[in-house]
Amino acid sequence: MTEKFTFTLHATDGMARRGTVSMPRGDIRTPAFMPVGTAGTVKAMYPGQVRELGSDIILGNTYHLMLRPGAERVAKLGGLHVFANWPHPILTDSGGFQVMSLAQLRKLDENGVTFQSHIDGRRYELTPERSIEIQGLLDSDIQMQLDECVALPSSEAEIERAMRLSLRWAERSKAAFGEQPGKAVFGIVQGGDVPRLRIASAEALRDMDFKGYSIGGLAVGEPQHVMLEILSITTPVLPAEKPRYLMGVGTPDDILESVARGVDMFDCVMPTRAGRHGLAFTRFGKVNLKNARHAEDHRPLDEASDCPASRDYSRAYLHHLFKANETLAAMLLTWNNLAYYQQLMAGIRGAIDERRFEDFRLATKAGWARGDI
Ligand SMILES: O=c1[nH]cnc2cc3nc(NCc4cccs4)[nH]c3cc12
Repeated sequence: MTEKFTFTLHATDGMARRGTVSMPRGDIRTPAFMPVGTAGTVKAMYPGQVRELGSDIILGNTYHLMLRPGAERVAKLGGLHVFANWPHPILTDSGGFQVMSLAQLRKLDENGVTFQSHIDGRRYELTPERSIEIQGLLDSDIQMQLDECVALPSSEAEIERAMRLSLRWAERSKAAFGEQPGKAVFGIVQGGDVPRLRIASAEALRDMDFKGYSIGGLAVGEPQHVMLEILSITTPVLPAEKPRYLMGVGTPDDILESVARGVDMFDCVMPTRAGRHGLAFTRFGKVNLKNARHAEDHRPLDEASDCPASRDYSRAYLHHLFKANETLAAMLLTWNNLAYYQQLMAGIRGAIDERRFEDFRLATKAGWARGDI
């Protein structure tokens, strides 16, 4: 076990990287997928299940936890790892992104954001300093700077304003974080879909010497090719010896293509949220289990999978559970989807280790295209 935060690169294959983030609470094998545990739970899953299917780290949302049960209360109860019975690494976001998408009556200025809770209307203020304080009260292992993410499309002037504000907030977040050897604060690259602004943001953050770097401002509705073009411009500017985390991404295809452009860490609500709505991710592509064509299909989702949810239940049964709105429906499909995502990540890591990532990428996409045999 280590008392420090370190990132070790084991292999590269093109721009794809195979590494390990080592922290006191455990190692994170990269490329890594982080299941989203918004309110301190990966919805419909037990923590042990999340771990068993290969997750080294989960994400907690600062916005939700600061509103309910409250950061000070989580601290009083021993921090998020004790509270949620997840003794492994946790990454938290700053809360800023969700204020802008969930809160009411929000106001953003140089100092931070003020807003009203969507739960009970109480007023809150998030500054770079308060966000880091909250993430510390949660005992988060990897913390995010407060930033401003602009929706795309936006004017270049608007994108530049938000990018430069985020750089000033990066300085304040890093100062507030101070020196915490076993933990890390990440800077977040902004700059929208404007290459010169992305490069300026990445260069400025590199010079601030963060332990890791998030790429923000993407997966906000832009076409995949725009996201990939921005990645191709941004990752080469970031220091090779530090981890790169692409926020909010993505589908299995997004992840494959982003690993190919130098990304190490991912988080996305896709596998869990889609699972609750009947959408299964498999090696053969996506399967919508609410569709009547599954009503008498006795096959499981994937008989070759080592995940019980994928192997031991028929599509007919899963279809029935969704039609009956049964609780088990969400549980089984969330389990299948997270298992598939972690199987994909393990496949990616193995392929990079063996310098055959490009073949793996093409074969995986062919499997999805072959469809639901
Ligand atoms: O620039 C960002 N800064 C801080 N958090 C983020 C989270 C993000 N999540 C997505 N996409 C996934 C989504 C989840 C819900 C709505 S979009 N894009 C994101 C961008 C940012």
